[in-house]
Amino acid sequence: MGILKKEENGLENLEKITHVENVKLSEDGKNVIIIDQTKLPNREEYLTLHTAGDLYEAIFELKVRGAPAIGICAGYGIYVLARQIETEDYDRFLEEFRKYKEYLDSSRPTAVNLSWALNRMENVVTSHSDLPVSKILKLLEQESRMIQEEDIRMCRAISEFGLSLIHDGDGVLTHCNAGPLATSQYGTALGPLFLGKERGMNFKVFADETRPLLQGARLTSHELAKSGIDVTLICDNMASLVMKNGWIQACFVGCDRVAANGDTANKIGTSGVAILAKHYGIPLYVLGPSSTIDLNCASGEDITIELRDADEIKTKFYEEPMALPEVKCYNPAFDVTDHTLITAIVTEEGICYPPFTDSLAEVFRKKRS
Ligand SMILES: CSC[C@H]1O[C@H](OP(=O)(O)O)[C@H](O)[C@@H]1O
Repeated sequence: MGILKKEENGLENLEKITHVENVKLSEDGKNVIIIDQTKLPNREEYLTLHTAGDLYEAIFELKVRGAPAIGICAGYGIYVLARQIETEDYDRFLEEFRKYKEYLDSSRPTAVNLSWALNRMENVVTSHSDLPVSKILKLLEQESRMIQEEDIRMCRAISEFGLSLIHDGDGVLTHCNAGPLATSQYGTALGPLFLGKERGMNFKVFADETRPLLQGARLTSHELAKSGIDVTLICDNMASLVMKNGWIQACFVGCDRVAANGDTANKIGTSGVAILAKHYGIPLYVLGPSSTIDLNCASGEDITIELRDADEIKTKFYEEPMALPEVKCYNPAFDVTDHTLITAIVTEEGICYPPFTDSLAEVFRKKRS
């Protein structure tokens, strides 16, 4: 993120935010380097990930997070691990590669980009069984870089389409974080806001803090404020009132897995935002790349929801526990927003309107053409 000028907001910092290097391959190709997002906004610390354990822990503990960023990290990560497999025997190489893949894939179940990226990297190996391992490694490096480069292009296109849905001066409500830190550049749900700012447009953003891990408070308000975008941080339970007050003209949210019928898994609380938006007659837009659409999931019923530790609710951000040790907790990291509550799904191929079964399938037809 570079050195952000504390006293200045606005365009001086905009590019440092929209083009943050949150996930990258080290110069020598032996490590993945990430910004530790659990330390933001107070400290900007970088982590060097080399082992399978480093990568698993970084994803599981949300040091790198956001569906596309997880996919990019997994792509670079499996390449870094593949370089550590000491054999020229193809079958042995594939066997070890698959062990690493299975391990990384087990770190978080909901964001489809993780398995999507790992499957894509495995395809490179299985479709080149005739090549020496050294050549396969070069192809793996190329593929891992393509995953990131494609995401940059997808987020930029999503930002353009998303910007067409809002007007200068609009109030926009966001939930969790789907900015550059969660992706590559610009982001998805936040991308249109940064792109609009570059063009001199101004929005009034209301960012849900997003309990329990506070991605909205820690990350979204940071990215927006440092870019000079008007952002008001609210507790999640304030979303209804700001909508009732008429301060919101659109809700922009990200996604972790979009089913074929448009049901969308996103950060816990998104379905509540969608129900409120429907009640107040406010459009709710899901913004995400085609790499987050899973046509193998017929509906939200098919999406696995990650359950996380009780400490994230009871102790993580408090000096003392906020509930007794014996008190049970339920901590789903995501929920599924029914497609009937979604106005449109914004992808890099265009804005998908209901019936989503048709419009989402069209996204992939366009990509193939
Ligand atoms: C651009 S994808 C962002 C998406 O991922 C977040 O989940 P997490 O912070 O647990 O990785 C959240 O659902 C965002 O909408």
